[in-house]
Amino acid sequence: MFNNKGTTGIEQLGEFGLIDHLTKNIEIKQKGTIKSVGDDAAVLDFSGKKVLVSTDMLLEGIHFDLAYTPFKHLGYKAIQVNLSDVYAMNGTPAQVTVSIAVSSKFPLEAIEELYQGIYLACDKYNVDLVGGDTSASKQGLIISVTVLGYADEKDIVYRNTAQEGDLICVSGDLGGAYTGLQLLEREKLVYLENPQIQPDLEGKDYIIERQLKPEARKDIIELLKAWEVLPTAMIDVSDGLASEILHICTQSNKGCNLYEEKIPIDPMTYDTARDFNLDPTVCALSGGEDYELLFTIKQADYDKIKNHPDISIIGHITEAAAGRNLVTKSGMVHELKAQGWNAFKGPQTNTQGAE
Ligand SMILES: Nc1ncnc2c1ncn2[C@@H]1O[C@H](COP(=O)(O)OP(=O)(O)O)[C@@H](O)[C@H]1O
Ligand SMILES: Cc1ncc(C[n+]2csc(CCOP(=O)(O)OP(=O)(O)O)c2C)c(N)n1
Ligand SMILES: [Mg+2]
Repeated sequence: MFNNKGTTGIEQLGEFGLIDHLTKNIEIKQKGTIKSVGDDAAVLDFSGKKVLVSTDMLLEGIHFDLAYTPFKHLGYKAIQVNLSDVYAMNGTPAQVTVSIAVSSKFPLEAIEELYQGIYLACDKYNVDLVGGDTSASKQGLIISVTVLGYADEKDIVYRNTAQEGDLICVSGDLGGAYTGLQLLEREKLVYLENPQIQPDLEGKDYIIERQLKPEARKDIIELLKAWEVLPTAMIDVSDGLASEILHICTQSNKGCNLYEEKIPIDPMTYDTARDFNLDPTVCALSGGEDYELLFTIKQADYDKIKNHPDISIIGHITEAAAGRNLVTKSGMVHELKAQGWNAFKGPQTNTQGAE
């Protein structure tokens, strides 16, 4: 599996030395970043815009497994999952804070790689790292990121504003991160049984990347803006399509019809799910970690988005009394259940679908 090896002990640097080592090369990108790392608080200027704040943490053993997660990917992902929340509000992320709790068993080189991933994501998405906190951990590694972003008030898209008749759209494809995780978990077990055997992930790059290196959909937000389509409601897909559409319906007090045949699933996801005896639709509905955008639009905007290969129209919003339904490929109607990924439940529960 992957090596996260190195030789330099963190204790040689100490807390302040480590912080300095990790942050000394920061170059500010945002004009709204007045004071970055180094004082009691960062100072930010949003010049009359509304400020968006969101936070998500990643815990070793719950959100990631270091047996198959390179530190650089982990840092990159920790930033992406946070940026995704700002895009889901139709905003622009501008700054992040990153807090880490690290066991002193980790070599400095591992933390450097983690920060390489963090800085790579920050550079690519034009975001400043402006602060954080560093602690020792006696348990596993914890990474907590807070993102700050901005938007004009008129552009902000909430979860609770979907209207009857709106079309339900999703970007990209779903279920890939989950099937990628199944592959990584399988290869980990093989490796543990026989460390001589090399992981067999040949030809599975796409879904492995979906799990280890997700990309927040900044491009979709830019497209919608260019086409002058303001979604009526939006959420990012972190816990699975079923859970997210139910959030929109519940908060908007509406129902929905989702069509199984319209749910975008990459062929590699489909085949891998089948290899694992999993229903590909269930992977899309309940797998999670796709970090795609799920949004509703007015029917009048249909012509503007209908030909885009990376946006699928998968259903429509109904009145609340009509219920929240999945129409299967065979035309059966099932009630959608909130079977999204849940950190408090075991893996068994997480593989159940809408049926
Ligand atoms: N421990 C907490 N204390 C206060 N608010 C929380 C806490 N955990 C989650 N929230 C809030 O609950 C809402 C839903 O959280 P979550 O399901 O994690 O959203 P997301 O999937 O966008 O990360 C968000 O507004 C979040 O800020
Ligand atoms: C070791 C390991 N276990 C489980 C998963 C699956 N997993 C981790 S986070 C997640 C969903 C999103 O996590 P959450 O903390 O609920 O994010 P939020 O909804 O708050 O954005 C899933 C499906 C994983 N990637 N790695
Ligand atoms: Mg969260």
